[in-house]
Amino acid sequence: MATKAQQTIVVKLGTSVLTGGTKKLDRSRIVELIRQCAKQQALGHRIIIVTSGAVAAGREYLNYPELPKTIASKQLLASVGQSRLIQLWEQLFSIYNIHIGQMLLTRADLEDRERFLNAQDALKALLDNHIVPVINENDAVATAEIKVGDNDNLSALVAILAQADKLILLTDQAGLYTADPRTNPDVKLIEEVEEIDDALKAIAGDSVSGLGTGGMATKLQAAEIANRSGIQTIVAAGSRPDVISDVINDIPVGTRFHSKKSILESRKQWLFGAPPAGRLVLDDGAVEALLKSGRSLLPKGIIEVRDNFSRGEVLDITNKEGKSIARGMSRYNSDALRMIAGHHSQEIIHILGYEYGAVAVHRDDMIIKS
Ligand SMILES: Nc1ncnc2c1ncn2[C@@H]1O[C@H](COP(=O)(O)OP(=O)(O)O)[C@@H](O)[C@H]1O
Ligand SMILES: N[C@@H](CCC(=O)OP(=O)(O)O)C(=O)O
Repeated sequence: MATKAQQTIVVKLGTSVLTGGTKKLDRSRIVELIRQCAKQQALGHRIIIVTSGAVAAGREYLNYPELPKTIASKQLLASVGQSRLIQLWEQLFSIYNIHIGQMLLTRADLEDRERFLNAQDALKALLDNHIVPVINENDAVATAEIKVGDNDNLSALVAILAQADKLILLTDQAGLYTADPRTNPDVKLIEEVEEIDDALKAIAGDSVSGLGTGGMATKLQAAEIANRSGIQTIVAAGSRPDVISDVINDIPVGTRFHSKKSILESRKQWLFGAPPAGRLVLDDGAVEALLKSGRSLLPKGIIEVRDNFSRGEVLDITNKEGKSIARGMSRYNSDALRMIAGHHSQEIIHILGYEYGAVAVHRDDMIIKS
């Protein structure tokens, strides 16, 4: 397949990369990775950073010698460290005149459809304005029930949120080996993975450095989640020169986990996988805009809103005669849609007192029935 000219890429940097295996953040490594990101952004790619390192930054700042043992001490270090970490990203990105925007997420933010959409809108707003999102887990508030727990899994969820083309997991190893290279001298790098099966999971061990969380095991989980959504995942060494540009240009690097499904197929499965929560009936103009011009659905073209649903739920979209023509995810809840149906998008703010954008269902969140 030809390399896409403008890609959305999630780059996850593990503590192992950010510290170079030391007790401190390694500024020269971070600035080198930022240089690579800046270069790719200038070429038109959209870069999203998922950064670990808050705990490491807290340890460095407070001169805390021990690895944190209790959840409370980890949260303490993360909360002190996160502000140091984000300051560092801001300072170093400013060398390239690039602004950053911090997003701290938990699992609860990504599992709830409405909060997922809010996070997606924020992410999109940052990217549209050439601001690099710098994301970490909100460790200070994350309890067992709501936390993702490791940034490998978090980065896969962020890749889905961003509808990314690729997820790059940068770590202290060149990729996935046939066994942990720290404890086995005789290992081989696995360059291509077509299927993540139990045999593969058995060779991906935990982190032994004490710095990272989850080791290769969580990187495999991340690849599995991202692959299911049609997103290719690459595990590679953060220290490899020009690693980000090589991944973007499809030059073989580290371990590449191929996705069997295309992004379109996975979206189709999601939209058609469950019964719709409601129905929108459209006028002829809107039907034509969707079917012939490939447009998003504007509230103006909606003549009826059936059932009650929340923002983010999947709806059936029909013509006046009741024939189903598409499925799509609603940007507004049913009450709001009833109020703005038939109105111009500029009126949304006056009618509702707020707005989530001009469209009722975005083209990217819609599949036309064939
Ligand atoms: N099969 C394997 N191939 C490569 N690394 C492995 C494997 N199994 C376990 N690991 C461990 O995973 C570590 C990387 O994960 P981790 O320590 O969590 O780093 P990060 O901070 O980058 O997430 C490696 O240093 C290595 O010890
Ligand atoms: N959120 C934590 C990192 C958790 C984590 O998964 O670490 P890592 O395995 O180094 O990517 C922090 O900022 O310290």
